[in-house]
Amino acid sequence: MAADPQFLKYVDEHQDDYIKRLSDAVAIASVSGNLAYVKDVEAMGEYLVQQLTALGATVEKRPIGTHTLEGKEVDLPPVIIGQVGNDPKKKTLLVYGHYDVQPALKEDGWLYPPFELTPDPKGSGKLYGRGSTDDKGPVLGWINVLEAHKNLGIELPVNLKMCFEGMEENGSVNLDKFIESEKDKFFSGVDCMCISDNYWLDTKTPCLTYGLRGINYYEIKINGPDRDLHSGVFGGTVHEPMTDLITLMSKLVTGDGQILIPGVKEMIAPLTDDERAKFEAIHFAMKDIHDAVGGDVTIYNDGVKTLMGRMRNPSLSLHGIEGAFSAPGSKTVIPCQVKGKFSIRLVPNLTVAGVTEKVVEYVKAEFAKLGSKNKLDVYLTHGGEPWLHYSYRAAHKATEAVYGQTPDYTREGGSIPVTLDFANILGLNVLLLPVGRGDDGAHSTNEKIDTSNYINGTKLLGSYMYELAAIAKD
Ligand SMILES: NCC(=O)N[C@@H](Cc1c[nH]cn1)C(=O)O
Ligand SMILES: [Zn+2]
Ligand SMILES: [Zn+2]
Repeated sequence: MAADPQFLKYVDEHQDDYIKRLSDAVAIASVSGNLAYVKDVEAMGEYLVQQLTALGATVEKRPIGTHTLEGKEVDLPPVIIGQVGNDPKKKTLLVYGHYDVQPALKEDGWLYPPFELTPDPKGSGKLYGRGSTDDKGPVLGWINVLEAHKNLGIELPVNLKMCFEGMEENGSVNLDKFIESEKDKFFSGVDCMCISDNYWLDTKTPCLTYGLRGINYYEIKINGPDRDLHSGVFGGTVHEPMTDLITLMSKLVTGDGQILIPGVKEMIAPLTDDERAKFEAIHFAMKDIHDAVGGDVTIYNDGVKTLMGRMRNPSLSLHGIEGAFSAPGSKTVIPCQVKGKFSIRLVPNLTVAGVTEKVVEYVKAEFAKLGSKNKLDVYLTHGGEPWLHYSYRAAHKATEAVYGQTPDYTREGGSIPVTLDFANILGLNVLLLPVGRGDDGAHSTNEKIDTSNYINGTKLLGSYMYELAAIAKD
């Protein structure tokens, strides 16, 4: 069943209102996992509550416990749950999204202030701002759909349940417990689920995503002297924590992406012919990735190898060092305690526990070889398993209706670990339906969403609801 034409027309006619809504949301700097932004994350949750309530949804803000930030115990951002419709004759669709964002500072290299949605002055339609594509744009896409239906006086073709969290960028702490505890309450009666929190592969081809890599995030902590030291006075006399840490971090991965931790490669599921064929069928040119990263810095020159590097193989990335001197200037300090941060993206059959065992064993063995008198700690901060699923008839039809194109079937290199919790705990068929493009720069500087993706994305989410309502259950 095609979407109601009045709905599609309404979306086209209200683009400016929708952009204003995105602008209001981007202005709330809801950076999770950072004490300085706790109030902003809370404000963003409240913003969603206000918006949904005004559109007639039944909304609740649910506390899910506390966590420690910079030594202080604070409330976790609440989960916002909402519902529109409760008709037993209709299917029930659950949508999930997150209202927290990654950190962003203008001085990181943003063209415009990251928390002010800024249209490209050259008129390309790009809307720059932190969270524009990850994940405020897609979340607001659902709110736009609700607004259109309410103002047109059209009933939704499905019952809609919504679950929005504020900790996705920091491991979705306690969300699994919340899903478990609400399994037979808020989440009961859900037929299927849609998550829009990833991206097309290129800038032209809409896609449906049937796989996600998992993620294990680690810290290596080295403690040395009990205070920072002068390198002229103490250099050459003490074991330096940074030296130990850099040595260890240099032993995790090669420059061409090979993971050096013994036992990890051996756990990867063998590639099947069917899997290879799916990668070969994807519309993808090396130019797409060169444009998305801003230059030819790819490990492979081959498209299928590049796609498999992102979707089918594990990868290890070094993210940063806490405690190291990083400001401009030439401070001659020996930092006394440093924490190296890295993560491993997981693919079938790597597990959070299996990989952690190998990582901890290896880092400890390498540290022992250094003969350092400093203290080592290596631990997982958060983990999420990989996920695969393949059956998306309603979304396929909706994509063809909105974009006039057959979608690519992709797997995502990024991770949305809670997908697996929803699928396993609620026994659901989860659809990943991206809204943004491959060059949106999520987590990067100058994150953007194209106006056409935001507006067509709103139509896509709405059209998916109509196709879902009409399709026979599996
Ligand atoms: N759009 C999904 C996304 O960005 N997910 C994050 C999840 C994460 C896990 N730990 C920190 N962030 C990702 O990096 O893939
Ligand atoms: Zn996201
Ligand atoms: Zn993200």
